[in-house]
Amino acid sequence: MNAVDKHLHAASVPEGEQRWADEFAKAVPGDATVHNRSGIPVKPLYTPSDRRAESYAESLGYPGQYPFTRGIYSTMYRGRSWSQRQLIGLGVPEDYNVRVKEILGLGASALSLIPCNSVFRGYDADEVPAELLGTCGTVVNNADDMQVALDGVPIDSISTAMNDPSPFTLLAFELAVARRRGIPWTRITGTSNQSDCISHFVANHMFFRLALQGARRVIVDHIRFCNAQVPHWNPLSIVGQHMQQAGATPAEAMAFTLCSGIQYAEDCIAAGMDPDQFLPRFTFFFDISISFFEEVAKFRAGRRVWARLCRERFGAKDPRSWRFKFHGQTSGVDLTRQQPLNNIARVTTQAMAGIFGGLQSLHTDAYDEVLSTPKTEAARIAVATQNILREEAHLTDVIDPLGGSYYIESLTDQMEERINAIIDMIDGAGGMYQAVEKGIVQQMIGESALAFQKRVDTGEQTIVGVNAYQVEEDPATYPSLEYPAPERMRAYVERLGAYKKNRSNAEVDKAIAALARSANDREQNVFEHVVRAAEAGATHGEICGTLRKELGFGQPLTMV
Ligand SMILES: C[C@H](C(=O)O)C(=O)SCCNC(=O)CCNC(=O)[C@H](O)C(C)(C)COP(=O)(O)OP(=O)(O)OC[C@H]1O[C@@H](n2cnc3c(N)ncnc32)[C@H](O)[C@@H]1OP(=O)(O)O
Repeated sequence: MNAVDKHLHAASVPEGEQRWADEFAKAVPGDATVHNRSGIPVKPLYTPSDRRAESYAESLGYPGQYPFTRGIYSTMYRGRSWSQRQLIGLGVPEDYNVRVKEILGLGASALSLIPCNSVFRGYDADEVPAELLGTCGTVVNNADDMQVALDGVPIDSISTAMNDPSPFTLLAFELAVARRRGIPWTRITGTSNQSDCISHFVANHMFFRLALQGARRVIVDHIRFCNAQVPHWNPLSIVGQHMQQAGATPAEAMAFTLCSGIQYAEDCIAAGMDPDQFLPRFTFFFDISISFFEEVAKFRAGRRVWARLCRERFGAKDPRSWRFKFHGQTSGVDLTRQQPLNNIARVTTQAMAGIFGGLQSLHTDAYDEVLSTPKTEAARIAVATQNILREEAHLTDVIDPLGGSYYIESLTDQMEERINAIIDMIDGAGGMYQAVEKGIVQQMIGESALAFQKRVDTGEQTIVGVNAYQVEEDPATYPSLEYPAPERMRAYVERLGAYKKNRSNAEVDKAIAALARSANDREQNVFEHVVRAAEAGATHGEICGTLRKELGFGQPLTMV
């Protein structure tokens, strides 16, 4: 059946529609059905007959009202813009501090900190080869470093997202800084980015810090601690970005992410926690690809599915628990090394999809991000893109402006069906931990990645500058940030050595011993001891090393 026949599949077709279909078929005789990245057939026209037979209130409703398809707040961007949250991470803490102030000066309204790869792996700077330091994030190893990184940044009024998997030492350092500055922890807002340990084992490959089941224990303690002591902090950011960048289709990425959300919620419930306490602080983070309409539908469907899960499956009663809050990052894998300035157009399209999808926080990639840590000018354009979309193009004047489009609503319904089918499948496999340990999720992502690559290789999917519209270019002219000066890194490592010598090592030893004991005692909260160790002066490597010993070292999941 071709696209037009499918369109007319409905039992009774209005006369005008039949006439259109005939004219279309005559004018475009070979019209092959096209499919979006999620495999959903895309027809040339959508009409009222494409909507599911559900009432408006049941499936769409109003912004700020269940099931939140049209947005989680009644005012959405008319009440408050999304957070302009650019990822920043380079060099030593002093370099980070300069860049963060620049970005805030340009209009960013929130910040995030990307640590150096050595930090991601759970080591201190003096444990890894010096040439690896500071090239893809900031070296932050203790509370003193965090104090320098955040110098002059009002952490009691600006939200800070720390890219930091379990055991969340960067938040612990930030809390130590807050105490030094006399800021109550109840005023600290932000998010533990990358706290979703499942996503690391599936796709992000930042699993080195702790074994999966060890990380599973710590995340529940982390959520409990933050809910009680840092109540405006989001301890969980459930990540679809890694899976989609690894090749999952948008529908799969949304579905798997929600499955991880289900798993974390069920672990918290099993630990005796109240859904109405922890769910309002569950948050999500997604990739936004250039497949514009599909992305808009993905977010609208995800919002609806999550609201229903929270109310019906977890039994949450407070409407704040049903809200699907998410950060979006324009997809790096859609960007190309070739003709790098074209990436500005790609990022703009992706950002529009995220905004029309109703996101709460947005990172727009710099056009040179595909080549290196962004240069200052590229970072400025990325921030300006958000300002232009909001204030020049007025994308935010109307809430959910694509709502009611026959196409968008039909696509949202179909996305929802696909997402629910995958959730059923993962439930059948015993939940997300088991599905990942069996390799089911990775297998599906691998197959989707291969299918997409085939579309690119055959030219079915155009990538401008890569498989079409190429031009002669000299790669030597591509922009690239210089490596951090080796002497700066050497000075940093020396400073770290002096820090380790001069602090109160007796206090550190005591705190580290208590941390180790907490890991073996289910009655204690491991994250509370991470915070105590950070305040006592322990370093990132020491905290991670202790827990690695007690809870196991993260290993790749091998599939049979
Ligand atoms: C690539 C790289 C890698 O792989 O390494 C990465 O992962 S990068 C990883 C990148 N990931 C991230 O950066 C994740 C960032 N995530 C977040 O910032 C969060 O999880 C977020 C998505 C919920 C956004 O948090 P946020 O603080 O910026 O914004 P919120 O949406 O929570 O809004 C702040 C406060 O304003 C309120 N608020 C907002 N808008 C409205 C409105 N229209 N009406 C009424 N209230 C509103 C919210 O309820 C909230 O208050 P209240 O709090 O009282 O409810």
